[in-house]
Amino acid sequence: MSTHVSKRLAAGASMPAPGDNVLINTQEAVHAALQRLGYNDTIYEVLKEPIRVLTVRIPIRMDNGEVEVFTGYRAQHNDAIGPTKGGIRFHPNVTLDEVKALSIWMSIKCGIFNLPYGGAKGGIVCDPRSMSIHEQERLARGYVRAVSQIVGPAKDIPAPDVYTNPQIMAWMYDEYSRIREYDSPNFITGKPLVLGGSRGREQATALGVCIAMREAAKTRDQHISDLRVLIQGFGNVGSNTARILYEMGAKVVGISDAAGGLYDENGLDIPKLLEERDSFGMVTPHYKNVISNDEFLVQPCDVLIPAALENQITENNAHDIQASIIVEAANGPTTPAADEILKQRNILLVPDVVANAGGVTVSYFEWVQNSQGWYWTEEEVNSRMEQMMVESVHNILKTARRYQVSTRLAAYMVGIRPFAEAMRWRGWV
Ligand SMILES: NC(=O)C1=CN([C@@H]2O[C@H](COP(=O)(O)OP(=O)(O)OC[C@H]3O[C@@H](n4cnc5c(N)ncnc54)[C@H](O)[C@@H]3O)[C@@H](O)[C@H]2O)C=CC1
Ligand SMILES: O=C(O)CCC(=O)C(=O)O
Repeated sequence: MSTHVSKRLAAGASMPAPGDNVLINTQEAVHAALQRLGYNDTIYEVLKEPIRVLTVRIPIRMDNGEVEVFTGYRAQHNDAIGPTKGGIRFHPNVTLDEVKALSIWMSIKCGIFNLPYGGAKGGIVCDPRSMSIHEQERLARGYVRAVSQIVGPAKDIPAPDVYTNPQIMAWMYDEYSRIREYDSPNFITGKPLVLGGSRGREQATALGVCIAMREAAKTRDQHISDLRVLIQGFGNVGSNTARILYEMGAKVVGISDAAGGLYDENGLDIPKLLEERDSFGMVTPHYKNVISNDEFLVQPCDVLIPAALENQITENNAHDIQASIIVEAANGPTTPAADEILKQRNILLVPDVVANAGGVTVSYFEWVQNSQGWYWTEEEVNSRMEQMMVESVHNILKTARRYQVSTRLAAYMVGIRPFAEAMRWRGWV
């Protein structure tokens, strides 16, 4: 067992509880969607797992001179439509099943938004919060060297996810360009602006979440400025969502991070919290009146926006959630058992594969801009993304009504269909 794994077990990392395995849950959702659309089980056989998964072991010399060996993954779900695309996560609890599920969710998002990609995802089992900047750089570069044969601008295009950021994208871009011996900005998205990043990418996921929330609220005759919002997670997505909603006039009554949450029924001082937040999305250590994450999720509000990790809304808290609208900014925050409860309670759910797809949509714009060497204004980026988000949210709500299914199943139906059709045209199934 590597030093790294033993540290992780010592830190109390746990196995998923039965029913919380995100891969099994995702496979069931894909199966249900394909069945509802009338596709046969051969198509499911192909789509239930990624077509390609690479597990890598990355030896890194740490600052103390010792070598630590990290495990990383890259899962590519399906490339019938085009190259695959999706973020890279640095987190101590990354598992292969999680990365596979995340790659399937990426496909569904690309299908809903008509992006010319299939889904992919990468992850490294590590805790960047306890690594120096130099160790993070060596790990980022080591990962690119390890997966370089299966990634590339026309194969698989990575991007940021939990605990990765434009700096890590920049090192990865640099490493890939050195390996290929030509400059390859379209290998990776979410880069700093000066290295070919797109205007608007940093806040794109959050802006998309806010647009999705606005559109969902409209269907219940509510306006953003009437709504009290609770946001779990204060990283890239959570903090930008809080900022944009605050600027749009919503009352952000709660925010949380990995250490707990802050709640104020009169609304929090979001600009102050944004100033205090660190690069890993932590802000609550500055405060004394911190509530636990379990208490946080059931505080009074109109809209709940989970923007942290998977399996946060479960059968244990779904009955007590007070929101009437949930907009899933995180990937996979709700378990299937909780989904059922939310549906029975008539809570309007905007699923992750729609709500957080503003990020990959603007990543697509970044890849297009890099390929053309022609850069767009922020207004162009935002308005194109907004149009696609508005259409996608209403398409999912309309599909749910038409087929009398949950919004989650409707989203899977819309998102998986292009893959089934592309595979048929190619003669794979
Ligand atoms: N960054 C992006 O463009 C996209 C991100 N997402 C998803 O959004 C979610 C958040 O991602 P980012 O904001 O990029 O990550 P990040 O690394 O910037 O921030 C993560 C935040 O979650 C908090 N957190 C961690 N564990 C927590 C826990 N147990 N309870 C409450 N908070 C906790 C952290 O303290 C931090 O505030 C993830 O599910 C990610 O997959 C989805 C689409 C695109
Ligand atoms: O920007 C991208 O390409 C992917 C973002 C991502 O990882 C996600 O949507 O979960």
